[in-house]
Amino acid sequence: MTLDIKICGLKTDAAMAAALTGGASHVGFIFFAKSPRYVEPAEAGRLRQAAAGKAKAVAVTVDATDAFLDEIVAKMHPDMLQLHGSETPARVAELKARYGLPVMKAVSVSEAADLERIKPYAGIADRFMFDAKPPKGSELPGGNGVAFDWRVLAGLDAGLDYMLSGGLNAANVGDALRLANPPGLDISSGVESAPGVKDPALIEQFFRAVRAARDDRAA
Ligand SMILES: O=C(O)c1ccccc1N[C@@H]1O[C@H](COP(=O)(O)O)[C@@H](O)[C@H]1O
Repeated sequence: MTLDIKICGLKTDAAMAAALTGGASHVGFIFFAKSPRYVEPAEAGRLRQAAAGKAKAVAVTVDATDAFLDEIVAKMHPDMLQLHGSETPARVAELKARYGLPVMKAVSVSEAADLERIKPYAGIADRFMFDAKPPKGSELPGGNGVAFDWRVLAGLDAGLDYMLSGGLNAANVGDALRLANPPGLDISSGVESAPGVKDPALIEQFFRAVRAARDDRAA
């Protein structure tokens, strides 16, 4: 089975190069002003050029207005939108029609019952992202470096397309793969030396850990 890997919150050429060298299938840019990973749409448009033909460029937004999304799409040219706020199924459908882009809808999870929340998005969202609920007091809906109990994903329909996200790092990704066997992984804080500062060495280490875990499982 192929495993997609999204390195999210890229802001520098060095981090982009490390993500692509490692074999990222997706690279993500954060368009949420309160995030330490925020990047201007035009700068994301410049950075994403390195990924052309190698990885899909994902625009991460949180309940964004049409005007802001218009700017992002015009300047960054994303391959996919990640909606990480409380966008309704109707809003997801509207944005898919407006931009003609696939949409990944983020859903925050702490227990199995939370997975029921994907039902109204069936046939609308192209893919889901299961992320941990933000800790109390956090201003960020994602990118908090906290994990949820990945075992709750084990019972999902085998054909469901999603990315497991939240608190991943080189030390725990093997557990995530073993417990949930997800079709995709998404990581941000776990490859940073400080909030918003990607560390190319940690990115390389993460890919190495993924390969080692997959080799172990294949053996
Ligand atoms: O990363 C952010 O700052 C962010 C801001 C607003 C919405 C989503 C955000 N991040 C998403 O959350 C995942 C998980 O992050 P982490 O690995 O737990 O730090 C990240 O990959 C983004 O998809």
